[in-house]
Amino acid sequence: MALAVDRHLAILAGISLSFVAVKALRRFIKKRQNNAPLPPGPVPLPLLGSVLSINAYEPWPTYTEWSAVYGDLLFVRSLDEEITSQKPYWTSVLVLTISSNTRAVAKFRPMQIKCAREIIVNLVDDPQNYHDHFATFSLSVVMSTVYDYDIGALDDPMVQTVIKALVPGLTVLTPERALLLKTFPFLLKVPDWCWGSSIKRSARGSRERLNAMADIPFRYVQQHMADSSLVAQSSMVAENLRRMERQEEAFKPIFENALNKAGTTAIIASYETTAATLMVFFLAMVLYPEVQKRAQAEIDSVVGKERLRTEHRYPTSMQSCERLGDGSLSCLLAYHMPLRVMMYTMGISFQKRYPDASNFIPERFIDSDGALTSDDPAQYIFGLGRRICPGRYNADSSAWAAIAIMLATLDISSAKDSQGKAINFTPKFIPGVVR
Ligand code: HEM
Repeated sequence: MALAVDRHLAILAGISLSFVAVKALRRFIKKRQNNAPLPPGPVPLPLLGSVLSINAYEPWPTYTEWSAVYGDLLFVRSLDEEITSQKPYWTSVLVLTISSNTRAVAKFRPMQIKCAREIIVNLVDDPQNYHDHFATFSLSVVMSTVYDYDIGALDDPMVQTVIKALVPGLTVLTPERALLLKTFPFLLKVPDWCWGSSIKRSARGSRERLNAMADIPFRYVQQHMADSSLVAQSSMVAENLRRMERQEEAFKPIFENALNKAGTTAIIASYETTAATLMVFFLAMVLYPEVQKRAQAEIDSVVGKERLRTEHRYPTSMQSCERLGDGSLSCLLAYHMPLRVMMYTMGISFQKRYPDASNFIPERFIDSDGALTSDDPAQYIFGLGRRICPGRYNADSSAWAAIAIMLATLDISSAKDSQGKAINFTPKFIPGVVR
């Protein structure tokens, strides 16, 4: 009997021991896995991490120095690691709601061409304020896509609401400044008279203007949908409001709020990016007149001088981002990557891909047979992975329409003085979400 009990005990003990051993082994393996080293990087200060080493207005020299010392993949610690590892929830809603593929974008093409033609009219009437015309173009395209709102004129009240909300905010809202606010949220609470309160005051004003910018066009769509005499709208907001009708009542307010914010995100994300692209295009045309002539000659040879083509075939060589040529992301596997991965686009283009990157050399992208090479910057300038820019096809196609139509109809050159001599200028870039 005693022998039997002992045997039972031994079996039980054996099972328990095996259980403990398996658990320990699992923990050991997990620990080993988590013990993979972090990528190299600057030594962080206690509590602050490396946040003070980054100049919020001009962060890239620091990134460039770090990459020279630590290599292509580096780890930077900041105080609020947990928070910054996530983008706000509501931006991700847009990924679901903008149909981001080339076929979906085709339906917007006639609208993009119409908006591009308006740039020409505006530029001919008022060449000095070219930036305003690019901003109007970028807003016309996105307001039409998101709200089906047709911008009438430069002083359109809806445009004014958006510009009032965006312009003061965007010049101060760099990702590094946003990080500063998240890291030191008390900056939003300091009294108005206190040093450092300007950031809070500008944030407060921005919030009110941003709310107006979100609500006014959103209500416009709702009102137009309620008016059954109007043709069904196909904007992002209208399509999703229709989809919302099939949802349970309890979810509707949450969904509506998210959709409202997603609309604003699209405006913010497209306004400066598209306008900045066209500004840089103008700069390149003024600084490189011989490139402009070649581009015009090519357009003339395809469409002739007499007509403006409305149906166009633009190269859509955008491919999956995983095909990024320099393979820099494959090395992530060797490291423990606990947090968010930021891609340093300027480093990829300036340091890795293009020698003499500050010079505008379109031939970089053309092979000896005159065809486009497979090197398409659209593979990485719109980000990578799940949070890649959902407006990328729209952006690519609208910038193409604007650039092709401007080249086909205008000569772009420096302003002239009273003697007809070109005025010299030094190009200057300003900080913001896009520089
Ligand atoms: C030349 C124009 C544009 C450029 C260069 C550009 C570039 C980018 C980049 C680099 C990101 C960040 C991706 C990442 O974090 O990995 C982004 C995000 C985003 N873009 Fe664009 N973009 C442009 C135009 C547009 C347009 C026209 C729209 C909307 C119609 C748009 C909507 C968005 C949104 C909503 C996000 C946030 C996505 C998310 O966080 O999930 N963008 N864009």
